[in-house]
Amino acid sequence: MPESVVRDARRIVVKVGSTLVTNEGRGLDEDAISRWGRQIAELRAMGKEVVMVSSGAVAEGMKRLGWARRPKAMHELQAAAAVGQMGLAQVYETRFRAHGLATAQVLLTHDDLADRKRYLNARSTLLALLELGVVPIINENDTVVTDEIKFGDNDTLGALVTNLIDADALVILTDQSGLFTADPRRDPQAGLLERVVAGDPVLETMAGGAGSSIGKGGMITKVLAARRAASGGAHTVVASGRQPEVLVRLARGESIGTQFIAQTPRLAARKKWLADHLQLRGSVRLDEGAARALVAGGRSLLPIGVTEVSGEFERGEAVAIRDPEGREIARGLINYSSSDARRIMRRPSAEIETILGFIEEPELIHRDNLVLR
Ligand SMILES: Nc1ncnc2c1ncn2[C@@H]1O[C@H](COP(=O)(O)OP(=O)(O)O)[C@@H](O)[C@H]1O
Ligand SMILES: N[C@@H](CCC(=O)OP(=O)(O)O)C(=O)O
Repeated sequence: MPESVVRDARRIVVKVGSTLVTNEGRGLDEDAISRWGRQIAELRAMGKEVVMVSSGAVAEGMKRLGWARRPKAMHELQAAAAVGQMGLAQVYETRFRAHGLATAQVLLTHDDLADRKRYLNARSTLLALLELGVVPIINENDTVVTDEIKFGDNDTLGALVTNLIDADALVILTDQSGLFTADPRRDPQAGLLERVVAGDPVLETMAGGAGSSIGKGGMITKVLAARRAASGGAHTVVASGRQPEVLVRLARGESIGTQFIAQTPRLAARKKWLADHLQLRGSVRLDEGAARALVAGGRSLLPIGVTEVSGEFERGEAVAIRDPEGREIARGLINYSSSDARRIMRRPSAEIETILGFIEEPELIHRDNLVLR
């Protein structure tokens, strides 16, 4: 169990709510965005990787369109989001650049994470951006979503992104100091909880009721997001975005807001998820050396160690991994379709691009996406 969730984390997702981003609907809070940029630059200097999930598109769009009340009709919400997202992207880009940070806009829908292939694509793109030192700024792709493919709120999106990129911690910045025993707007006696077990059902009863009229989620979606992040092994902090230097102080180990502690270690949680969700679509057979590297060395599977590919499958689907005698030694999510895998098997990863004309990953199956039997 970590002493300090953010200090001990290497990869962090920071989610900021509409209330903060748009100054309670008054318009984009450029100074706040600038302060987050400066702090994220400092976190990066401490060796941490940061991804942001930012709300505020609808609220900012409403402001720009002169609408006083949040519209109910889907197309109006979507129109507002389209207008507001332009402002968000512009301000993040200019304000973060002033602190030496490059940013990238990433808009996701639920389908992007539910579909295996798109899930892997979203994952590789985000990891590539981090590798390049860019800060991804993520929001829901509100303009194209329908009810069925909506995350619905960005707390949920933050948790899904946390699991998608195997982040160690999710930091949710909001307008309250953290999770209180009851809604502090309604109950002045409510007390702040400093450290709780993520997923504890009693927390859900404390966080009842919707949030502000500006945002979407309220505290309940934050409690549920912490539970979801914990199922992937990540811890969550809910803290006030108005606390000076909140991100830097958290990263230095200060206890601010509410820490939601995950009970399962991250890798174990991911592997459990994999083991529970795998529907096998085919198999690959390995040579002696590759089988040893996987079982004894804990390595990824490279195409060079594969001697046979059976079945028809797409990138992102699950396959059985067999030793030279045909015994199943592991299962995993494969980075290449069966036809591509057949073309690159027995070949060094450096040749993948020449053979296929493109390269997804140097590994056929990454060890994080693989469970030994
Ligand atoms: N137990 C609780 N502790 C803290 N805040 C709560 C609680 N229950 C409800 N809330 C409400 O949740 C609101 C935060 O949600 P929301 O307005 O959606 O924020 P954001 O825009 O940051 O996502 C708070 O302003 C508060 O009124
Ligand atoms: N995608 C929406 C996010 C809505 C939302 O979840 O808001 P919040 O509860 O403030 O995080 C937007 O940008 O307006």
